[in-house]
Amino acid sequence: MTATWVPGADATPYTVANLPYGVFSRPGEPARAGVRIGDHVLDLAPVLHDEVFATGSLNAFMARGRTAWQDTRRLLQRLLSADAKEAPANRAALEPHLIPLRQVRLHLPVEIGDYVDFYCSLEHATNVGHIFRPGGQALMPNWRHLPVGYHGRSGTVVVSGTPVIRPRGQRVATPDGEPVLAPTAKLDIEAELGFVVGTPTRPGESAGDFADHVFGVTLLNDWSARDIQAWEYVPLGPFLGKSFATSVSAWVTPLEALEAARIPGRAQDPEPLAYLRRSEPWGLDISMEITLNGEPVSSPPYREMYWTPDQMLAHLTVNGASLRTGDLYASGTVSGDEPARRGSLLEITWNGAEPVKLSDGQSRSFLEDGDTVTITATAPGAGGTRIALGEVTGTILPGLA
Ligand SMILES: O=C(O)/C=C/C(=O)CC(=O)CC(=O)O
Ligand SMILES: [Ca+2]
Ligand SMILES: [Mg+2]
Repeated sequence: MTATWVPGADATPYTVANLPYGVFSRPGEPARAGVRIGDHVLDLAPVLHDEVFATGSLNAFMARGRTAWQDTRRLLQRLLSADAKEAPANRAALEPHLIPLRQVRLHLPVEIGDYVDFYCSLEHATNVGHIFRPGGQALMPNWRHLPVGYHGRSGTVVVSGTPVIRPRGQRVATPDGEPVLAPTAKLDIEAELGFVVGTPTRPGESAGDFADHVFGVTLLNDWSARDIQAWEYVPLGPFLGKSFATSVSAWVTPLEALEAARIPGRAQDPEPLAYLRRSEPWGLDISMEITLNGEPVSSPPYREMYWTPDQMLAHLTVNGASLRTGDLYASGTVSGDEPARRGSLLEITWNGAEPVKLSDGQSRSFLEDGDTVTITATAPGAGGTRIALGEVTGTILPGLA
């Protein structure tokens, strides 16, 4: 792997093999795009002499398409390399634009267009089916034929670190089955990956190559109020139980940084329709980690997802619906086959029956006010390295009574 001249960076999972994009500002200055290298952010507009990076979101850059993404990444890798013979000159030119992360505020990196959430984990869908529809069929007959999804609320997608206000809504709390309006008593998380669309499509055109359209990956927490969700979701699916907040990481990892993480998707039976058949390996060997108030509670394995992100994109556009730059689609909760690998408290605690024990003697079935949940992830990077995908974190605040 190419070493970098940026102090300390090669000892972090943010080497030149990674280079995620984000949007940052220093106090009193406008928000602009940067790449993370070690514990610094490189201010791109002055370094690349390109105002596309000074617009306050990544959208205009993402709209340029894959060749521009590749060219920019290669150029940045060269400029940051310690091995290039121009390294001393590059260092002198770039160092004034290298800002310690502790001096910056990180913003929502993308102006989100539409937000779609899928349901791609076989284990998650099976668990939720058992919990929400006891005695019924866990997996609906469509599940193995298409990646099930719904349109979420893009206006409430927030950047990591934004507090999450406990939602209230209709929920059934009494044995008589009558609803009340009350704060959720079952506030939960869903550990997911989000895929950010760069290149749009026209109406009536289905998306071609996944890597031509998807710019990169975020970590995503689809906060969920299980009591509101369980009462409202029939028959149209998730609504107010999920629309109050969805958090994403401040860093978008470009697809190219995940080249070494690509694996064949899981075997699919039955074979799906032709438009969903996979021609390239787009399973991703990404290991996720969930902490609750700093304590590890689960390690969801993205590699075990049933539907892959190229299949999600193919399905999203098969009806001719167009894509816009900034559209975000999420994988659905990432759950493995045992409690310590599940991506939601609903599953980890089996709807509260088996609370999580914390080291201070407390336990949790669902989230309490003041709780902080953080999701991180790592993946194989180029040259045998490991790269990190930032973090998505949020603390629960009390809400409307
Ligand atoms: O009704 C159900 O089976 C469950 C629906 C969801 O929880 C939707 C969702 O957010 C999907 C996911 O994250 O996998
Ligand atoms: Ca979800
Ligand atoms: Mg949500």
